[in-house]
Amino acid sequence: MNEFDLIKQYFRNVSPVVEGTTLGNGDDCALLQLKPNQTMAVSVDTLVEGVHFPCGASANDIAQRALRTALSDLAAMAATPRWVTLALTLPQHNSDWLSAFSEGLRADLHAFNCELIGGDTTRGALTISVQVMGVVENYPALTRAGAKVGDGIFVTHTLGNGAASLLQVLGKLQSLALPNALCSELDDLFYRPELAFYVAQQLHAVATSAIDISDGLVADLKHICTASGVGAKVNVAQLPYSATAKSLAKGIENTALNSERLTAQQLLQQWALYGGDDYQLCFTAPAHAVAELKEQTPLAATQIGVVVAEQGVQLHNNGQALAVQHKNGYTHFE
Ligand SMILES: Nc1ncnc2c1ncn2[C@@H]1O[C@H](COP(=O)(O)OP(=O)(O)O)[C@@H](O)[C@H]1O
Ligand SMILES: Cc1ncc(C[n+]2csc(CCOP(=O)(O)OP(=O)(O)O)c2C)c(N)n1
Ligand SMILES: [Mg+2]
Repeated sequence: MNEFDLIKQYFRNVSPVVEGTTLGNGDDCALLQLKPNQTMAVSVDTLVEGVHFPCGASANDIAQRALRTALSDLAAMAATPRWVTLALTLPQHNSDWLSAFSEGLRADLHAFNCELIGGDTTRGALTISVQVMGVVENYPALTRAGAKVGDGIFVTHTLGNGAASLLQVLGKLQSLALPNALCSELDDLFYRPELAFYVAQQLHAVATSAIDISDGLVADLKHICTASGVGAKVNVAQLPYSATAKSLAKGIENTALNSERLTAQQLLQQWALYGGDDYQLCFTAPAHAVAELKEQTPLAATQIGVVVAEQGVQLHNNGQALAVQHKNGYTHFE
């Protein structure tokens, strides 16, 4: 049983539905009606040492990754961050660690203009839970439901940074003796992923659905398909890869690290489709509406496919069918 079946079986229908809930369990955030034209978006995410970041990572880095990966769910709803609560479980009291954590947190709370309004502190294995609350005013929030047959499928910015930077922070690239600049760029991308708030604000009026890519493009796009009752056809030739991921794929291509002997292009494709940790958005919208927006202002979004009636995610490379991997994204239980 994977985590999604587990949630469905044990937590989806355990509570009464109370007044004010516009959208409950099942999307990137829950939506709570505050005023007629104002909704609050709420989400919580947990980072566990050794599962979401490597053991021994710096406290400053952990704080920023915890906040950003949680905020990403607000970006997916086109919400503006406002409030944060922090539940921190620590193996021991270590003032140097706590100072560094607090400094990292302070920097990003300011960068994203949100206030830490509460939390909880306990002793145990290092675990960080960040609850984020944001507001959506004067327009409907984006959700996973709403994709229409014929819509284009888009991703924001680029893909591949998550999987590429994970190799670096796990120490798997040491044998390559990469330039220091590339190593620190990869570290930065892992601990401080660039979020898509700005793009979400630009496209909320035209997008029909959205999700953030935490588990991998295919796995997360499947959630849009399920929630919207549609299917997706993705052309892998259109996937936008980050420049850093491209450099790394080239650097790995002819080394022992590439045990499956994939080409640099195939490595990038694997990272983008199944790697996860990218924290970009996948959204659907009529392609002409996105094109019109792009005529008015630069928009960091690339069309990668189309919404179709046939359920599920299909992949092709400029028309040539490509099998979808059985394990198509990160899951915590299997
Ligand atoms: N233990 C739980 N109890 C209730 N709802 C949960 C639980 N765990 C996850 N969910 C909900 O299930 C959905 C999927 O969770 P998840 O994959 O973690 O979403 P996300 O990728 O947006 O963080 C979300 O709507 C989340 O709020
Ligand atoms: C040390 C380490 N190993 C592996 C990974 C890869 N990884 C762990 S969890 C995850 C998926 C996202 O985490 P999840 O808890 O599912 O986040 P959510 O979907 O709730 O936002 C990925 C790609 C990682 N980030 N760090
Ligand atoms: Mg989550």
